[in-house]
Amino acid sequence: MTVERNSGPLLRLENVVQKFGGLVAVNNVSFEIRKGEVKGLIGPNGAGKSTTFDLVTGVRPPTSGEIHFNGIRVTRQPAHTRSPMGMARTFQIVRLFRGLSVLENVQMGMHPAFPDGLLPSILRSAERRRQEAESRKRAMKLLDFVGLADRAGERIETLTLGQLRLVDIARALASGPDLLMLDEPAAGLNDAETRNLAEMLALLKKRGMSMLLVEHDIDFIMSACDTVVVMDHGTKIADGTPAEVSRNREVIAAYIGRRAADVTV
Ligand SMILES: Nc1ncnc2c1ncn2[C@@H]1O[C@H](COP(=O)(O)OP(=O)(O)OP(=O)(O)O)[C@@H](O)[C@H]1O
Repeated sequence: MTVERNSGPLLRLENVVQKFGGLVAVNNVSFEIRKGEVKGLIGPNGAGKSTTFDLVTGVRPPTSGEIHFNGIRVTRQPAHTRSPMGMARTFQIVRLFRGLSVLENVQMGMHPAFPDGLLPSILRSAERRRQEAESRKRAMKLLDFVGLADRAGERIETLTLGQLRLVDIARALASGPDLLMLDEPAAGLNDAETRNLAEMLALLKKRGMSMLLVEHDIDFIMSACDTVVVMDHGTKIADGTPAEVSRNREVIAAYIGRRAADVTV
């Protein structure tokens, strides 16, 4: 079998629209993420960031427009089909399994088609035991990568919010994604945890991971991302490097306003 490699952008949104009744939450938005690119999505409250993120992750299909991933049209593909295609996401309110260990939670990311159905206790056959050993090994590697290998055996509920976010990233990475989508990864983190997260994302970027980040923390976005899409009232008003968007008058007027001085780079 020949595998055709797609040389185009990894993710492409084309004239995407999302209406809720009479409200146009996302208004004709287009942007791309290239392989290895880290893209931020920012904008003031109600700008349409979460709705756009939901469209990319497949929470709901757009009213109109198209979304392509790896050259495949995914516009109307439901969320659960996207992980096997190479898309993985983290959640702002981390959705990990209470009662399971940190390691088991990471292992859950490896079974996107059966998130509830492959608990270690039912892995009885020799083949399944082999798979389980392999999955533990991979999960340990990922925990090591996010700096939490020493917590592997602990129950997930003993971790801090900052640590949970890292476990959630490890869980998302466990599926071996081409695109990692992070929903407000710095929300609720203290300064040290935010710095730790930023280092982790920088390391992932160095390894070539493509990412989409929705985040309120402007400083975090500006330092973590190669390019940033700025939305306001559902419309994309800028798309460029952090330096470019922070100089953009429309962005300053619409979004940054009085904080313009804070983000001058
Ligand atoms: N399920 C929904 N039904 C109706 N309106 C919605 C729905 N989801 C979002 N909206 C509206 O769409 C607009 C965009 O909301 P969205 O949450 O995408 O913005 P946001 O940029 O993520 O804002 P925030 O920074 O406050 O999270 C808002 O006016 C919001 O009230």
